[in-house]
Amino acid sequence: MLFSSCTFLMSQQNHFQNFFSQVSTSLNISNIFYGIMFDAGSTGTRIHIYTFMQKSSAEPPHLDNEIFESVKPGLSAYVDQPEQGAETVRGLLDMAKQTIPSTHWSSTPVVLKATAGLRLLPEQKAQALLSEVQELFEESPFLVPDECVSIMNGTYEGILAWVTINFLTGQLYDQNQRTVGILDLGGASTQITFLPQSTLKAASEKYISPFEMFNRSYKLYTHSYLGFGLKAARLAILGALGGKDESRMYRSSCLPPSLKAEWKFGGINYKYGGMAEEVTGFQSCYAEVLKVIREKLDQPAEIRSRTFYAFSYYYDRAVDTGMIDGDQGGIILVKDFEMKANKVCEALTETNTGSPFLCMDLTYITALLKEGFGFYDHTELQLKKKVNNIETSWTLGAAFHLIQSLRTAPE
Ligand SMILES: Nc1ncnc2c1ncn2[C@@H]1O[C@H](COP(=O)(O)OP(=O)(O)O)[C@@H](O)[C@H]1O
Ligand SMILES: [Ca+2]
Repeated sequence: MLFSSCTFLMSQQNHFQNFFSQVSTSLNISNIFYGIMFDAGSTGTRIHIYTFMQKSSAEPPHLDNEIFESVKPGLSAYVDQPEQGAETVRGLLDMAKQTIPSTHWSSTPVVLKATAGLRLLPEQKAQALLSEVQELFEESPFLVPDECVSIMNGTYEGILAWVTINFLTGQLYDQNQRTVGILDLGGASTQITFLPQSTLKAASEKYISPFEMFNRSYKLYTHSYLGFGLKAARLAILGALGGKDESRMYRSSCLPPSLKAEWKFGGINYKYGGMAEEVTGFQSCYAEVLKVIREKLDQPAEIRSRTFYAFSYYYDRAVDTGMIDGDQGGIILVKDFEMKANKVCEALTETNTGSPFLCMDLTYITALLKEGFGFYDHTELQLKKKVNNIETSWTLGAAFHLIQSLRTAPE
């Protein structure tokens, strides 16, 4: 298997195996168990408390319920105050204590995986944050798998999100599998993952990852781009990525001409503003955005004819601009993002309401989809935040993967 799953202390491992064998052999009690998965994202920390039911050891666990809560900002904002960062996690963990019956605490694993925000921090600072969280988990009454407070790599992130969506849409169990691809646009990184049906060109082959889930093997195409999340892209477009000069003013034609403001990301304060009215608008903004995207991304041809689910900032910006309903989600075409970007950017000089970054964000999303990944104007995207009332996050895939690795762990 590609991934080294969480390694467990022997006593914990045995404890868990006992727990699972109890689960699968007792017929009369309701076979409920729980899993706590933290998503330490670049813009916020989220807890997902999953309730599973296991009817027999031969069947995959059934997902019964999810409880979800989040806090902002993310752990990376506490780069120089790791204890304070861990306090935000404590608040969420207390919620798990209120939700999960105390009889199940010691058999409920708690895991935190950090994504691009921590990937971008200096290693020592990221480790200091993770150590504080690890300490907090060890003091808690929950089962703490060894090495389960970690920075997840981007490959894992894409694959686990793919597992979540294809589980929730019923594709992982279907005999005639017609899996869907995923597009996740986070604050600091972005992922594209799908199951190829045709041979990929040599340049794309290196992004193939073998993966096993629920007794099936897959060879997924998955590629994570660090620094191409929406907020990191803002900095790249402004020419401020990696910049530490807090006195400098960064300008872009994607921003309202009269704008002068400050924005904090990853613990650094950036000053930013617009340009002269004559150079403001969609065309010049698109040209600026292309500089950070062109020839930077792999373009597997097959994606143009496949179904993709898009979430995170694809979803949020589509909701912000009325393209889809905030609860229901919806289906849009790639060109709908372009039309909306055009409209918002052309109105920059007239109005200054809402987010000053809206024109830049929509233009970036358009360019990323078209010039970055190579989607057609008419490619359809399914925008979903929840499927069957469950968050479309990589965390569910991670919880399944954890359960699977616990069951197959050697005695
Ligand atoms: N549970 C969730 N379900 C759906 N979208 C989420 C969830 N958690 C975060 N998001 C979205 O993720 C985006 C932020 O990405 P984030 O996870 O903070 O960054 P990164 O993945 O780059 O570390 C936002 O659009 C936010 O709405
Ligand atoms: Ca994320």
